[in-house]
Amino acid sequence: MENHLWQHILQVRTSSPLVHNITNYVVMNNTANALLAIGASPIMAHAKPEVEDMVSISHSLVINIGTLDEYWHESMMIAAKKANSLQKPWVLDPVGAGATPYRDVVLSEILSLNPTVIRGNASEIIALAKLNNTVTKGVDSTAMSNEAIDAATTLVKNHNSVVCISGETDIVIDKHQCLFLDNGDPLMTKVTGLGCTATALVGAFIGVIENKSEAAAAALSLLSISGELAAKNSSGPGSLQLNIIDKLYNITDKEFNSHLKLTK
Ligand SMILES: Nc1ncnc2c1ncn2[C@@H]1O[C@H](COP(=O)(O)OP(=O)(O)O)[C@@H](O)[C@H]1O
Ligand SMILES: Cc1ncsc1CCOP(=O)(O)O
Ligand SMILES: [Mg+2]
Repeated sequence: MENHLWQHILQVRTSSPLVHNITNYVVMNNTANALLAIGASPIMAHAKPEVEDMVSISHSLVINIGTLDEYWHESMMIAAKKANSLQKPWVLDPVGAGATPYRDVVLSEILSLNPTVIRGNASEIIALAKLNNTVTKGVDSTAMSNEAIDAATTLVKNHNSVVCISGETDIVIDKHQCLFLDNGDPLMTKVTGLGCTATALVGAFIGVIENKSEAAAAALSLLSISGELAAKNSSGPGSLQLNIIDKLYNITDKEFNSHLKLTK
């Protein structure tokens, strides 16, 4: 598995997947830059008359409900249905799940389309599975990743999805196994949109890699190791945001493999 992850990173660099993003206003620029840095090709598009055509020419679709409204909700449904009809992979980022009833109503509709991958922080994954009454604090997590494992397992079973719980430890769960990735840096929580970046990178990897759990693990470990290395040269969140993009772009085989902390 460890050896495969770097191969997957090279695969994304060489095949440059086109990733269609319906994502939030806060992160459009960061996530487009992160996708470019890893060698993928981003396109942000949410107009109803074009989303089906955009899905048709893309390798994968990212749906992120961060700055949701009624129009975007419809665009997301049209795009996800088209992706399913073409058997194209797509990833859901349930930003702020549990924060308002509106988000939950929309999320239950999107979830019914069975995303290939779901990536959220622990509070969002717990809210999504509706396993308890945990209140999500806006877009930030109030729970640890391992507290969301039962919720994630429920989502895996009910939606046939790979589920990623991000946080201090990133966890990737599918029907057969649970992978734990222990990279990253606490300063990453002070940069907005790094969870969304994780989701966008997962979108790129599932577009070209058949094994969706390995694709998700490669994407998350690439971001968390890049964040860990970038933090060493950053004096605060502002420089970290820039340094992460540079490290996503220039990380080497040696840097990746010597820092990877993966357990099953
Ligand atoms: N406490 C932490 N320590 C180290 N890395 C972290 C920590 N919290 C988040 N990260 C890193 O930031 C990435 C974004 O995750 P997270 O902050 O959970 O997403 P979100 O912004 O959606 O809440 C994670 O995949 C992980 O690499
Ligand atoms: C602050 C904020 N508000 C709506 S979307 C968004 C960005 C959330 O990004 P992330 O979940 O990656 O921290
Ligand atoms: Mg998030």
